[in-house]
Amino acid sequence: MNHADFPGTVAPPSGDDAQARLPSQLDPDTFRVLAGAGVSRAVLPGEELFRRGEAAQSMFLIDTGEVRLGFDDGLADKLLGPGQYFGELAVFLGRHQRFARAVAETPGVLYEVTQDAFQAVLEREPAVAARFMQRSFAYLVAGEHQLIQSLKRRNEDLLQTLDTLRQTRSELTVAQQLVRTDDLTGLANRRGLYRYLDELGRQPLAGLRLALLLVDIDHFKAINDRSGHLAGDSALRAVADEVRRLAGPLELPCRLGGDEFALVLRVADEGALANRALGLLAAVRSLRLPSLRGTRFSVSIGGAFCADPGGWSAWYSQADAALYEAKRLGGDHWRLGA
Ligand SMILES: Nc1nc2c(ncn2[C@@H]2O[C@H](COP(=O)(O)OP(=O)(O)OP(=O)(O)O)[C@@H](O)[C@H]2O)c(=O)[nH]1
Repeated sequence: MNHADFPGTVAPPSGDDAQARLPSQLDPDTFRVLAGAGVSRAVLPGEELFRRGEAAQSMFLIDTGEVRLGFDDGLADKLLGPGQYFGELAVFLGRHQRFARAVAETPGVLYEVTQDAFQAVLEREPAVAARFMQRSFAYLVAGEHQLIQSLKRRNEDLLQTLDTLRQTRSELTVAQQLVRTDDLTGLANRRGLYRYLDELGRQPLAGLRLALLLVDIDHFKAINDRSGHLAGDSALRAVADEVRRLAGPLELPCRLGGDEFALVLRVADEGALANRALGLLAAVRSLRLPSLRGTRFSVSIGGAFCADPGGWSAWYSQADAALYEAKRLGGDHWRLGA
């Protein structure tokens, strides 16, 4: 928008703004000369002087009363009073489209000055016309500058809001991850597991079978009692690392709680499942942790194939029964549930 057409129609000038330093009324001399070139017109409240988009042909000086300029593009209305003028681009540029709607707010008297009439002033009183043009152009520059500043500010505000939104979104993602992750090991926790199980149906199995391994550290209480809770934690982390290593891209390693881990796998058959379980038993068996002064420890594993209609609790109890069997054999064993 071009605000020169409506002096002072941008947001109220602030600080040392050039527009703010200009008096909002014309000096009496300029007013008298310009009014003398115009046609006097009495207006009533609500009377429309021009509307937005209309071809402009003249400018207006306000002798008495008030005129409201309304903009549709988010700018506040502007109320102009005696001694002020508006629509002057019409006399500088000739025909152009009005940028605002002008409506009389109160009864009053205006002077309407056409481009021809202004040309006559220019010839008759060049000093007055030049002063008026200078003032109007100063408004133009200051107004546009102010508009650019306020758009810049609005842009910055928008960028800041966007930034905050982005940050909130990433904080939310982090929070969601934290909620689904076990603090000690970084594996998924039960919530993460349930989320994974919810999404399982959407992932094709590509001819593989879904299976569950439940992994439990043997005599873990004794490890805690013998070497301390921190050493127990390091054993949990070491087993978690092995469980994580065993998991493929679409498989879920998780810690269910205490010293119990679960691994949802995709395998071709029973032989493949046995290989994975035996691999994990061997990996844990070969761990030597400084915090346990190099003493060995082991895990037991119960496995189950996840029958389609079963669901988590059915798979779990089948694998848990097999785990119980493996423990009964003295630990460091794996058993597949029937
Ligand atoms: N260090 C440590 N210990 C934990 C944590 N969570 C649970 N525990 C301990 O883990 C132990 C689990 O022991 P149990 O499940 O009873 O059995 P266990 O000693 O492993 O015996 P079996 O499973 O029969 O071989 C308990 O003593 C718990 O206090 C943890 O985050 N860190």
